[in-house]
Amino acid sequence: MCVGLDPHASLLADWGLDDTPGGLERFAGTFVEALGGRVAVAKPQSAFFERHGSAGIAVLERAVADLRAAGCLVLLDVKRGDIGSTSQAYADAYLDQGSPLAVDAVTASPFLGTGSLEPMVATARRHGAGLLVLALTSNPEAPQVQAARTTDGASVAGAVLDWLRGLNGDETYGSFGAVVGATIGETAEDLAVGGPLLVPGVGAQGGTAESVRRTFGAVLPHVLPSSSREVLGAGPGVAALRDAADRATDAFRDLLAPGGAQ
Ligand SMILES: O=C(O)c1cc(=O)[nH]c(=O)n1[C@@H]1O[C@H](COP(=O)(O)O)[C@@H](O)[C@H]1O
Repeated sequence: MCVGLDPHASLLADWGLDDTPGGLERFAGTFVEALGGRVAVAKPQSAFFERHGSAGIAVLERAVADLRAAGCLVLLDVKRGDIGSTSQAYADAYLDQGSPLAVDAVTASPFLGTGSLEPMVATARRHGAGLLVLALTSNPEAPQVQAARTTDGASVAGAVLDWLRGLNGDETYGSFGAVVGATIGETAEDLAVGGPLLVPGVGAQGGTAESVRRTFGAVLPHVLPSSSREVLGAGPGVAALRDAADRATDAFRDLLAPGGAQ
């Protein structure tokens, strides 16, 4: 299970915290205490830290370091993507393990062309990091772009999935995964990319273990379900957060266990 660290202003208020860097720090600290080392992957959403300016980024830096020290893989949700030379700077910022904001993996946007992400791929390979690339996102507007056809007739999403398959080569669990929403319903796209499938949209956006089973079928062993508000809404108590994360994990345990796909 991946649990998102998404400190919405409304959640800060629900937890009795101010919408300030100080409130953010308390929120992140409670998340680390409750879930650090307890969930496989933690996914901080950068936007909720950026909205507090440099003080918010400092809180993010500390949370990332604390989560990694506690034994979680940290997937930073930044959805970056730009022309190649700028992609290299994003790679330096997040995937170079000497950077102050180094993480295990980031989300990346391929919509400037998959080739524009090559510097991020090369840096990830050099540092043993990973990329989770948007393919079929959970938002209702997504098909406008992702279902559009490329000049060779494939869908945009299909072209992204093909590119990822090529990057992973013969690996069963390669470092280059796709982001596919828990809410997309059935798809004709081939989701077997030889890497992880980050599946956000569980809980608050309506995705369930059953919807995930229907969408992913044979590739269920590659699914990493992700939930943010559904778990965070149980806070601020540490025990209640742990219970909520355990419940979310349990909902997927049978489905994703070896043989559970049948
Ligand atoms: O890349 C993502 O994580 C992502 C992709 C996507 O297709 N849909 C999606 O909701 N997300 C992120 O996943 C989180 C979902 O949060 P909840 O709806 O609260 O579980 C947010 O941080 C979104 O930015």
